[in-house]
Amino acid sequence: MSQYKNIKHMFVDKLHLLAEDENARYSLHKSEGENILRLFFHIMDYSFDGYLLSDCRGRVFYANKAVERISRIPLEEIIGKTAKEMLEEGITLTNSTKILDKEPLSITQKVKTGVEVLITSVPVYDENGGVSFYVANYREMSELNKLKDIVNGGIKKYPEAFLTELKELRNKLLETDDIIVRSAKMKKVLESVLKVAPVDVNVLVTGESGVGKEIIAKLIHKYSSRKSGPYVQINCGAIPGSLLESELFGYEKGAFSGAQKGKMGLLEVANKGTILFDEIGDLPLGLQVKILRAIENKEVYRLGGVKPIKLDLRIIAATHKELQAMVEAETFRKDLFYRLHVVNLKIPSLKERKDDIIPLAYHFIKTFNEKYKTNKVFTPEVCNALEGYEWPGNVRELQNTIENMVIFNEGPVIKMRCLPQHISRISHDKDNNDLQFEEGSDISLKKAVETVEKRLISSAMKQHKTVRRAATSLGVTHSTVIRKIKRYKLDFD
Ligand SMILES: Nc1ncnc2c1ncn2[C@@H]1O[C@H](COP(=O)(O)OP(=O)(O)OP(=O)(O)O)[C@@H](O)[C@H]1O
Repeated sequence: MSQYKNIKHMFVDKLHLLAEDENARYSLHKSEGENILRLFFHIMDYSFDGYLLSDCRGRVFYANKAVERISRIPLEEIIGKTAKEMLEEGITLTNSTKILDKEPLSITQKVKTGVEVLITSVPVYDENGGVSFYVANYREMSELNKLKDIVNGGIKKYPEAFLTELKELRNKLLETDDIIVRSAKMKKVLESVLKVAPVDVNVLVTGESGVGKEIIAKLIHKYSSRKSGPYVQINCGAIPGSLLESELFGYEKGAFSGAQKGKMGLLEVANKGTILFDEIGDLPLGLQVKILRAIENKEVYRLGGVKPIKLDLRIIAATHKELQAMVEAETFRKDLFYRLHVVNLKIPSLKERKDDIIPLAYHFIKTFNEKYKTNKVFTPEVCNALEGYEWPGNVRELQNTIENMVIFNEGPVIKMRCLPQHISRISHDKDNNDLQFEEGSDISLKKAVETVEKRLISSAMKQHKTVRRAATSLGVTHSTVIRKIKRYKLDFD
């Protein structure tokens, strides 16, 4: 017992000591009692849950590795900062200063990578009853919800081993940088992809333009038994019908004037692998028959050829069109439709999975920062605007918007003025619409006051350009305007 007391005292002393040191995590070895602390931090890095220790003013001086895994934010960005500073720098998107309370408290918090975490903070008192430091534990909300599902038997219908394998695969996928999946809807799609990939059936991938159909088709191939075979992709809408036929089926020498040599068709190239027919809805009717025949007979003839070539193919077709409606209108062959439609994966539009917007935005800004050797960041207001927009062009539009902002934004911080007007206008209109209070509506007085304040300050700043003149026109002090600009995260040039 007395030994435990000693360790505890030493630890508390050490914490005070370390709290003064910016590089606390890395300077442990220098001090006395280092073995115990080293062991302690070593153990903490094995913890599945995240732990954060902060001093009595809320400045984080230790975080274990799980915090980085859960938040996807490097520890260097967290350690040494207070909750307020993290909010101001856009590392966190919601205020968490209230966890610096005298009582244990749990809050949920959204961070810049789009992850939502549950933080439970407990104050540790000194001998005089003052708060000495805070211990907070840190868990991802979606993980907690998953645990709840398991406890409630929500996913009992699959055998345990299968579930584990699926989870491992999904984690493996999520670890790779090229596909971002955070929303519940996309996680479901991903689970279907992983279930269908190893089963050698044809798949129809549908969804609006730019939702990521191509990326899903590639995943199916990657997780199929054909993964070491070829993956070939053809855009049926981009090539005129006559050319498309020779591209697909190939031709023999002399098949037409100019064919001095024979050429393999893409169906042949894809043999023993996977072929993606992108924009299958644009395939001319004449070619639909020929492809159907190739699928049914598992063989093709090159143009001008007489010798059948054996084919072993998995076909994935993708379209943003309503193929069923095209079948009814007789512009798409029913028999081909049923051949392709063995399994249908529907990819939801981005506006139906808003939880993916911020993680995708961070993924793209990282990619383009690397590509253009820049180091740009979004303000929290820009993140809100991106999240509030409907993205009719889906992920592709988001990707292009961010690439443009990285290229054209001057300075390292991407502010509202850099957003295309049609996106920033939505966020502005949304603020204004919040002002249309209807009788009996549930808007709180606090929210109403905030909305009016934001609008008045924004318009005064736009009109008068300087804080001092805006403050005079609003009849408040200069510092009141500065405080509110900071609180509402308004940005002005
Ligand atoms: N979940 C995602 N994570 C990362 N990047 C994505 C994701 N979904 C789509 N993208 C990117 O967005 C762009 C558009 O995706 P993709 O080409 O797969 O869409 P599509 O639905 O096939 O579009 P279209 O119907 O126009 O052919 C690509 O650059 C792709 O890499």
